Amino acid sequence: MKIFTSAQIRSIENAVIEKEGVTSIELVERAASAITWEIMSRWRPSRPMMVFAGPGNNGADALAVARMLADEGYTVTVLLFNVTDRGLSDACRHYRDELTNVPGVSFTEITNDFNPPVITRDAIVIDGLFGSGLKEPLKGGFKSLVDYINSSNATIVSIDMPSGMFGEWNEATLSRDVVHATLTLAIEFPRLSFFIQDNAEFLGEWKVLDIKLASNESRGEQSPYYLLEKKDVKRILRQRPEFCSKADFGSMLLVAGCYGMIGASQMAALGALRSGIGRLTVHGPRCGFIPMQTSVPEAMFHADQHDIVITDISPKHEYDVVALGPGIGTHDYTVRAVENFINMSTNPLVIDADGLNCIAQRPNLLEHVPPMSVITPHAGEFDRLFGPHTSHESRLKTAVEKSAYYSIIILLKGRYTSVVRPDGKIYFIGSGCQALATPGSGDVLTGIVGSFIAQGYTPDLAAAIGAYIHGMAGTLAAENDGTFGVLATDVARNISKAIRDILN
Ligand SMILES: NC(=O)C1=CN([C@@H]2O[C@H](COP(=O)(O)OP(=O)(O)OC[C@H]3O[C@@H](n4cnc5c(N)ncnc54)[C@H](O)[C@@H]3O)[C@@H](O)[C@H]2O)[C@H](O)CC1
Ligand SMILES: [K+]
Repeated sequence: MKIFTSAQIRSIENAVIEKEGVTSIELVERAASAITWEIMSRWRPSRPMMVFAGPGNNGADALAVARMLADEGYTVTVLLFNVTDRGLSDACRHYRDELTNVPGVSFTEITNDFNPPVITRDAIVIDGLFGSGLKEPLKGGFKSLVDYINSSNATIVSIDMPSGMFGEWNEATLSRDVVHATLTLAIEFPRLSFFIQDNAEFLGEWKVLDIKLASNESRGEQSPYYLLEKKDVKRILRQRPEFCSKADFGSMLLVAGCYGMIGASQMAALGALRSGIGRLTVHGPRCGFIPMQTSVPEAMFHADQHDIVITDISPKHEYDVVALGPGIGTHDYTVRAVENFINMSTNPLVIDADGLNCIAQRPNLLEHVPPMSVITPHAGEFDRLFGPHTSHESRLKTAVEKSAYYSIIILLKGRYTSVVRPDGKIYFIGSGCQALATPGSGDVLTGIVGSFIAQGYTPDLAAAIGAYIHGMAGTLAAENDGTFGVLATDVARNISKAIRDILN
């Protein structure tokens, strides 16, 4: 699903109004019905509804919702803030005029000062102050109003977006003058800001409501941001042909493990094997030989000359891909081996975990990472490589910049994993759940991404579908075991099931 900016959404909306002859009132009516339906499915008419409406079409949505809820027997208090010089939008004025005579609605239009009403704990606050038309961070009376709403203990439902939040970048709003919603009901499209962890506290639970706005209008519109869904992965994944052999599914060298972290080699190897790699060789220190050959007998093992750390990475054969990093540690010998190996590599690599920590000790080394390699940092590894960040938003912006500068793919792990391409495109992946926050989970992902590159997928798609399948495998594991205590090996075990579900 494409993720559009607020400006693009406005132009899609205008195109629908012009080309399809739909009026803006009709669009508000559609949005309000979907919102009302969602509210009615969650809360009974005994809950008092308190509607805060702004001067634009977000306010119009809120006023229309107020009327619909009153029709359904809810008790509704409405406060319309008509305090700016620009007055009300046409739709907002239309719904204001309509509301003044509706039984069951207590309506007040504020044009000047006002005494804030008591918001009781059982109230449902409907936040329709501002949506995609917000121009600058809130200040003055609106800022105080938002603070007042946030200080109540009521349930807060934000229409389209929490008021005060922007659809894209919110660094300037980190002062938090934004409604903290319990539930955000987005109209037709999710926004970029929904996928950035800093904003989770504003959004609460969020849901996109389909108002059949724009299937035609949005199809042609380009966007650098994309939410990867199951149907996309199904389209990208190739079924295995009936006549096939392991030679058709690529070869991978996994450089992983050191004394005390051979488990990382096991997790990554399982990730690669469960996602269909044709041939897997693991290179690790000699101490890994027995554990690897007994716990993952499907993989070959190539022993380093050193007993406990990797000191030399010189592949003895051609591999379709080399994945490097899980559990290798950052011993001087290993840092030097990683440096030598990267300097002589020309094909895309997958680099994770301690592979990245080794690079962080030789910052110039990033210049020599082959183009289209995939690096898979979590926030800590990312900051070790590129410097400290104080927000997830700034980290994502740096990822876009560094991906372009080094011509590499950056898979930044999180609730919504972001796969950033050098051309600025970002795939967001939300298939995972809390169960994936477990040791070894990232190693499994490295194995999956490497395996898909070896199987012939381009590195950007291998990273994107790899992250999706990894997330889904974690979610499937959690269906059996809950979100506490799923093991990375459980995630690996569910990879084949996730792929089967996607292909069916
Ligand atoms: N996407 C759709 O197809 C539909 C969206 N709908 C709803 O419409 C709003 C967007 O409406 P719009 O009128 O463009 O903007 P807002 O209501 O968010 O606000 C505009 C209003 O506010 C003033 N303003 C802007 N910033 C500030 C500020 N910092 N302080 C004070 N005042 C400010 C501005 O000048 C305008 O007067 C969208 O979110 C949906 O809720 C419809 O439902 C139709 C379909
Ligand atoms: K809102």
